[in-house]
Amino acid sequence: MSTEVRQMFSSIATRYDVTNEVLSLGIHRLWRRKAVRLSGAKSGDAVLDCATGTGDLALAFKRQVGETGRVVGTDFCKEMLDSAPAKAEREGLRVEFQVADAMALPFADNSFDVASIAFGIRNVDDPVKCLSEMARVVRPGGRVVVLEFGQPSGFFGALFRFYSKVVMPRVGGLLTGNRAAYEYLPRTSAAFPAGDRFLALMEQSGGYKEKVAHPLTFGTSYVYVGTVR
Ligand SMILES: C[S@@+](CC[C@H](N)C(=O)[O-])C[C@H]1O[C@@H](n2cnc3c(N)ncnc32)[C@H](O)[C@@H]1O
Repeated sequence: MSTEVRQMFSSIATRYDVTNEVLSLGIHRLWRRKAVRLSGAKSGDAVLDCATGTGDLALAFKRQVGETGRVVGTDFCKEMLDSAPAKAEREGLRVEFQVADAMALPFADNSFDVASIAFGIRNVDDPVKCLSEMARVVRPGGRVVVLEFGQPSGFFGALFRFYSKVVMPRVGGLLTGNRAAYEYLPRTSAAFPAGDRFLALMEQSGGYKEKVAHPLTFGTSYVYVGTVR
């Protein structure tokens, strides 16, 4: 499974940012800012962004923690990471990027104040293992922040399902040449535990003493915040 996921992201890597911008209508920027705010990260903190892809959330954290803070972005797909250092440099931000699997993080226990993962946990083979790894590398009392799609209900939910199942694959396919990747997105989002069911996964991982789910944009996405034991 993970080999196919890596190959899929590798095939869309160079078009990922523009497609993200178009398909989310720019809203992903607001969601990332909210995730950073809810993480409680402050100036001088050390932050790990797992499955960072092209690095947008890592850059948002770097703006928050400032010169004295340390931000590391990791991903298991080298092609997704390729554009990240140049993006950081354009903004004059110093962020470290390295290849790593979110289920086996190459960092010692308690190395970070905050760890995050945006639209990545749905793609890992074992989300509970990933949640316990993220808790392991964060100090007790630090936070783990997960940004992931939800399953909105009611009229907005119907609209969102139409958009994600009909519009996204067509537009994503046109922009990247890989329609299957943008069919994978709504399929996996619809099946992935959201809200309280995601908090249950956090509980199962054993790493968190407090867990809160914050719905965004009518439940289209969630920011989950866990305080590490
Ligand atoms: C939808 S992209 C999200 C990228 C970025 N976090 C963002 O918000 O734009 C999902 C990313 O998860 C990465 N990924 C999936 N499984 C992973 C794993 N087990 N370890 C590390 N990265 C993984 C993929 O390579 C891809 O870059």
